[in-house]
Amino acid sequence: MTALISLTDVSKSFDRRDGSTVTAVDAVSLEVETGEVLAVIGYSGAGKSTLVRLLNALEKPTSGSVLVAGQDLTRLSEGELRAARSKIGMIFQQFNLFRSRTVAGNVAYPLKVAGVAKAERDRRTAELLDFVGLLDRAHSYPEQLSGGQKQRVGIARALATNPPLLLCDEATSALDPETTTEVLSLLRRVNSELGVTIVVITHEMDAVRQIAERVAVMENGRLVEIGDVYDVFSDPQTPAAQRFVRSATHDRPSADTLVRLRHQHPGRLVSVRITDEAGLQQRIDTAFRDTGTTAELVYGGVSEIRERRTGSLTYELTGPSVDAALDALRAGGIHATEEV
Ligand SMILES: Nc1ncnc2c1ncn2[C@@H]1O[C@H](COP(=O)(O)OP(=O)(O)OP(=O)(O)O)[C@@H](O)[C@H]1O
Repeated sequence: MTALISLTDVSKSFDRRDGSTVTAVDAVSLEVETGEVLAVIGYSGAGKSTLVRLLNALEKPTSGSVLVAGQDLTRLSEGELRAARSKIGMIFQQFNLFRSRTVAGNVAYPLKVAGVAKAERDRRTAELLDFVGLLDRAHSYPEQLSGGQKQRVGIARALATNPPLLLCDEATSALDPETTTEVLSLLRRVNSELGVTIVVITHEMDAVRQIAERVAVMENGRLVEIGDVYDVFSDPQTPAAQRFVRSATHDRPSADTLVRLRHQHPGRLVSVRITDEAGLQQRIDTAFRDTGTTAELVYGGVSEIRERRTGSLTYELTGPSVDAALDALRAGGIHATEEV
């Protein structure tokens, strides 16, 4: 695979009105392979939107280089930039459709700007509307559509000029969970059937889980962790990623929940990481049984990421040899953390 996007040591600072400087993106290096779906996550203010604006050349980096499809966006003239931007599709949280144009008019707009002849425009528009399942709404206006339909129009419009790259900035954040799933499954088709590389900016863990292969975690402008979605979500390495994953997955007790659990359960509280290893539950049970430890399940959650099991179970452990039980778990490669 070759890299469609290559960021090298990219920083972007803004001068604030009070004279201070904020580094919205701080020394980020990142490659996105052709054909992959990468999610960029992080709390509000982490620098995600600025990163996207650097990718479509709406912002120029303070330093570093931004290569998209082999072109260094930082070195292009205004005219060349316009051409480069037409090869990058973009969809937004608020859809950004033209209210005064019909669905077909919205989708055809980028083709019109690109100077495509009317007959070809009509053909391509119909093809795109068919792809997103809205051919029958071609003559409707955006205000007559649901949120999910509007985003499908947004996707059709973003794909009109056949861009190899689609950037999605919080594209499902304004949608309900069911509609989010619909839009994400359409984006998955955009990736798998049309071969479009997708970068998704989101603060929604579920969106990442449903669509991305890799995930990058941003904090304070820095890219603090990047890896396979399963690896990062099931075993985040950095404190920033751990915080984010914990707050989004709810399978480990929060500080408040722990206070309550402790009140109800005087034994030692231990959280065991659940992975998709075969026979895991049996090995956990054996470690408890062999050491005469009583294990009461008091909290937890198990779900799937990319069709692999992941989660955490919190037990109250009592008995004379709880330490031996923990040793036995850990000796078997099972990740067990005492909740303190
Ligand atoms: N044009 C600008 N001028 C000044 N500061 C900016 C500008 N754009 C972004 N910032 C600052 O840069 C930091 C990162 O902002 P950014 O919008 O990229 O974060 P984000 O992760 O996308 O957050 P959100 O999800 O809230 O949009 C913030 O501190 C923000 O205030």
